[in-house]
Amino acid sequence: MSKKDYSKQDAKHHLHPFSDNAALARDGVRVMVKGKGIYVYDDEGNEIIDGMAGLWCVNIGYGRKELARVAKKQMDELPFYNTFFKTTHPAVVELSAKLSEVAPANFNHVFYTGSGSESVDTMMRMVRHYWASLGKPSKKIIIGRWNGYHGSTIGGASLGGMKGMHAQGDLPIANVVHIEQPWYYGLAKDGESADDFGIRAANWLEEKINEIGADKIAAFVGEPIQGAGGVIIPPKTYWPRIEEICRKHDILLVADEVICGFGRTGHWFGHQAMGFKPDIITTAKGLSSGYLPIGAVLVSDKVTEGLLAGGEFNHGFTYAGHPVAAAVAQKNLEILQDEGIVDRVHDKIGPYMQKRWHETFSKFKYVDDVRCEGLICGFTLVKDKATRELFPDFGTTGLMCRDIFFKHNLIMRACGDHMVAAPPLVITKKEIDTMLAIAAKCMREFEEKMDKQLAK
Ligand SMILES: Cc1ncc(COP(=O)(O)O)c(CNc2cccc(C(=O)O)c2)c1O
Repeated sequence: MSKKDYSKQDAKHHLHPFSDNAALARDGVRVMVKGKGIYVYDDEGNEIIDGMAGLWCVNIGYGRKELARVAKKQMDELPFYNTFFKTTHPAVVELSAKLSEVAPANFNHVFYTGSGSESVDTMMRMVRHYWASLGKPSKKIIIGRWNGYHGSTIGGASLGGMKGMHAQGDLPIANVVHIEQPWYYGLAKDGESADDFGIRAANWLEEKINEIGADKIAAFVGEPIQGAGGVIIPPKTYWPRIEEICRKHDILLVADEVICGFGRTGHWFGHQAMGFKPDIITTAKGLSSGYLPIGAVLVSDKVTEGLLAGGEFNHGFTYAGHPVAAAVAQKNLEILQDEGIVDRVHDKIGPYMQKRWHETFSKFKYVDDVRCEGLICGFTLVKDKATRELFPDFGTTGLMCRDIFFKHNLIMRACGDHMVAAPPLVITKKEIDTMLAIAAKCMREFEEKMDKQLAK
């Protein structure tokens, strides 16, 4: 098939995720063929800045041959074996030790999956099994947040707070409930400080607990920073208060670090940036930098003790701890460590991005709530900054803006009317300047287009 045909042939047999596939067949797709550093290249030779690191996952950047080499070596030796029936293999033993090394001190056990959704579903079953093992089987309700994202399996999609997903497939499942998200810009009262809002938003959890009864609740689950919900960075008072509430009511606290994990926030884990200590950490994405699918549930010593007391945990996946994926993840973590990538984000590149991100976007009239934490960044498209009036049909404006960026070969993501970026952690200061110069040009084009649209 010639290179030009891929775009045409794609629609004949390929159904894309989170897509209107009829529209996609009409509009066509761009064919990505290569990656290097922060760049991806399409089959027309365009060099594209991947401001989203794929899907928030290519933390070490594209084209790292070391990962391909370890994948081939492992593939040649043992391309697959399972860990179900009293067997293991060197790659998963090594990775488990490495994860225990980079995780907080009280996290020394790992349960493997093939994706973030599978990590979340594993956690959902795990927390219920944990409480049953402790003789409290009624503690099975799991609390998430509206606009949170926890994957696309029936469990993960239920726990997530995306109402459009709930509408497809009769979700959420039983015993999953939600509280409002800690979106200061959109939900604060007039004149309310960020710190006061953070406490008030966290107290929504205690109100829900008091409504349901702590004796029925297994866990509270949240992304340290909501990613797909639009980079919602809570006030610094939020998470410490959430942890205080969970401890007071004996409810497990779960950090969904599928996006925030492995350096994204300038810390190994996002909960360290947000100032709380979870009982379970769900991960995927940056664990392998997306080079191969793998997820992992990091389990604290407290929860491990409960699980071990509970006999057989009747749960697991064929590819749990897959040898090639484990070997690639191991090399990925070694690169993050050996090249000091996480510390570099914290000490140098994160502060630089923070400065340049604000300089670039704050000046535009339809942009507000410009925000960054490490290398997860966002801003909100607003119709009127003075009144914080949003555009109608939340999301339509974001898509228009995103398409302007993509046309100029810069990939950023529209989450509703939030524009977000999460570039590979290896981005340089010069590349940040290049990226933001293109972004500024795109925003000028967006502003002109919006002026005309509003003038009609
Ligand atoms: C916090 C969180 N938890 C779980 C998942 C599910 O992971 P898997 O996709 O590997 O099953 C995610 C995934 N997050 C995700 C996945 C795909 C697209 C986008 C987007 O923002 O466009 C975000 C996530 O961000």
